[in-house]
Amino acid sequence: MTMLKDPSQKYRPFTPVALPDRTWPDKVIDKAPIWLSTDLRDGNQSLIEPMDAEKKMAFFKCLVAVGLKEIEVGFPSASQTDFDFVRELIEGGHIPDDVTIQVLTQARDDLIERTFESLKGAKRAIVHYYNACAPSFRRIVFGQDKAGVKAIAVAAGQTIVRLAAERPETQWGFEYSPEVFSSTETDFAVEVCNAVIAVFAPTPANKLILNLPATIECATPNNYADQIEWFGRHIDRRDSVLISVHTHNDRGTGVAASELAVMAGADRVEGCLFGNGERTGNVCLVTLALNLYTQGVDPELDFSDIDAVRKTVEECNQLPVHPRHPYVGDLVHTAFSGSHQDAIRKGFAQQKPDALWEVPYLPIDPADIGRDYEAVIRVNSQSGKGGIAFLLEQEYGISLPRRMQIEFSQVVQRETDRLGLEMSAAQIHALLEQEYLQAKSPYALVSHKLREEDGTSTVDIKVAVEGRTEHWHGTAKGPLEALVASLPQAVEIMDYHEHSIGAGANAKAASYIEVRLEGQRPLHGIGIDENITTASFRALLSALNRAVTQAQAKAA
Ligand SMILES: CC(=O)SCCNC(=O)CCNC(=O)[C@H](O)C(C)(C)COP(=O)(O)OP(=O)(O)OC[C@H]1O[C@@H](n2cnc3c(N)ncnc32)[C@H](O)[C@@H]1OP(=O)(O)O
Ligand SMILES: CC(C)C(=O)C(=O)O
Repeated sequence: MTMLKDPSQKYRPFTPVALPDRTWPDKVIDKAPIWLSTDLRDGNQSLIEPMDAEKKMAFFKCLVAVGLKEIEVGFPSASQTDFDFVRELIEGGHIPDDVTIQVLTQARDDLIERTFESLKGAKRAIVHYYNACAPSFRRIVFGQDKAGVKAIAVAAGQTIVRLAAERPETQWGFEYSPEVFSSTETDFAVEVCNAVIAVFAPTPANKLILNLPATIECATPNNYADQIEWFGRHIDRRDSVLISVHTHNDRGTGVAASELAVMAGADRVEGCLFGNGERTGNVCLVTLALNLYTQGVDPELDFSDIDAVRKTVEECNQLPVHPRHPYVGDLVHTAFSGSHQDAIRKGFAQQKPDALWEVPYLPIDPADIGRDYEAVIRVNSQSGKGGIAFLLEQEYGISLPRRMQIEFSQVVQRETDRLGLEMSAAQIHALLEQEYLQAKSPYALVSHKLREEDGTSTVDIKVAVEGRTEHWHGTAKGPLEALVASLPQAVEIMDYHEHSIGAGANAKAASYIEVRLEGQRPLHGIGIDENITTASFRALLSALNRAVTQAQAKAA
């Protein structure tokens, strides 16, 4: 095989539609479009193993629970599984009154007849048919010119109208897709669709759905929006037509293409949950819906328990959702990096329950989609003091004072660098215990007695020192000063903080003390106890023990 010197010369650039007076860039999406899920059709046809009846039913129920009102349930003329599934939905009474099922067929009479057979007895159904209209498909797939391809659409439409008229017990809706619309000359797509409109004779009360797929995404999303606006301006009976869009993600811009298309006048959006679908997938309906949500627009779909939806979808599709997938991925509400964690922690502290959402780096409140805050901040070697403090606060009610956060973050940093791994809240807490709460050498508090008279505190303290018991005694203005006075060496208290952990009978006191031994850098200690004085004594001994140990290590 001879290779081209420059393979990019193999590809034809996209030819945009001329629309210099486009209006869509100034539009804002202020209401939800009509949504159609094609998970059970476009999604299903792209799976390694298409869903069986059980999986299809579980998925259908999930879509209904999410609030989808139009659901493409299959391609009944393609397989017995799809045919039987449509029968089961109808005969088993599984379709709620406010939900309409839709099925797809090629524009071929035998397949259309089989499609109608599958829908027997349905209260309401949309028959969706398609044929490709783009130049290469006309030539390669159909071996037809423009007139031939238009004739396929018209003839199939006529068959559908006839078969529907023979089954008046069903309330019929119709959808036509000029497949590969985005690669079709837009004026030719309008010509074919106008011919189809003439066949179906839609009215404002009984609209025809014209679905304009970016079957293969082939240009930047603004070009697709231009095509949609152009189409909307030129199509006959605009008031009797619903313009639907169906984008794929070949260039990675399926979401943008759908959003710009809605700005350009599309009424309806087809897609799949979490972006399953042919090749790089259909547009993700969850992303589109939650994008609206973050703009203050009700998406009319319920993702308040997004992880339950994801679980069902993953089980049915047998495909995992990417950890970075918008809104739902395992990592999308998680900050590892220090500056993000710092801002998020401050944001949470300042966020009022009923105020507009303003927590930095979190475009959505994870709680709104059923996520807890546990995963928001995770600590590794890229993290800073804010994230560590956040985890200790959230999980253990421990609020380290600022200077202590700085000191302890260095301890955590050493550990994450050593391990090269993430540290969980429990591991960080264990490190805190080991470093501060278990700092009991050389001095371990055994018991203490405190007397307070005439503004003077006197402390008698029993301490275990390297296997021996020592008794210390001190008097001063307050209990902590009395303890300092009792110590066998001079200690300067630099800083002191305390707070309670929990409430009621189980409440505990946490004390944080920063001390300095002569000639040493200041160090912290922590004490936690039911009794606030005991907590402060433990904190002081913890700080002293750390300072003595470090001084000894330095001297050695
Ligand atoms: C973009 C999309 O996602 S479109 C939906 C695609 N989904 C699927 O194809 C899944 C289900 N499909 C199937 O199970 C099968 O393709 C069937 C049952 C529909 C048809 O199977 P077959 O009869 O074996 O035909 P096959 O799939 O090979 O289709 C090719 C024939 O259909 C014609 N054809 C293709 N699309 C269409 C169409 N939309 N309308 C009319 N004819 C079409 C082709 O020109 C070709 O005709 P030829 O044999 O005369 O050259
Ligand atoms: C049948 C059509 C709507 C389709 O799936 C596509 O073009 O991607």
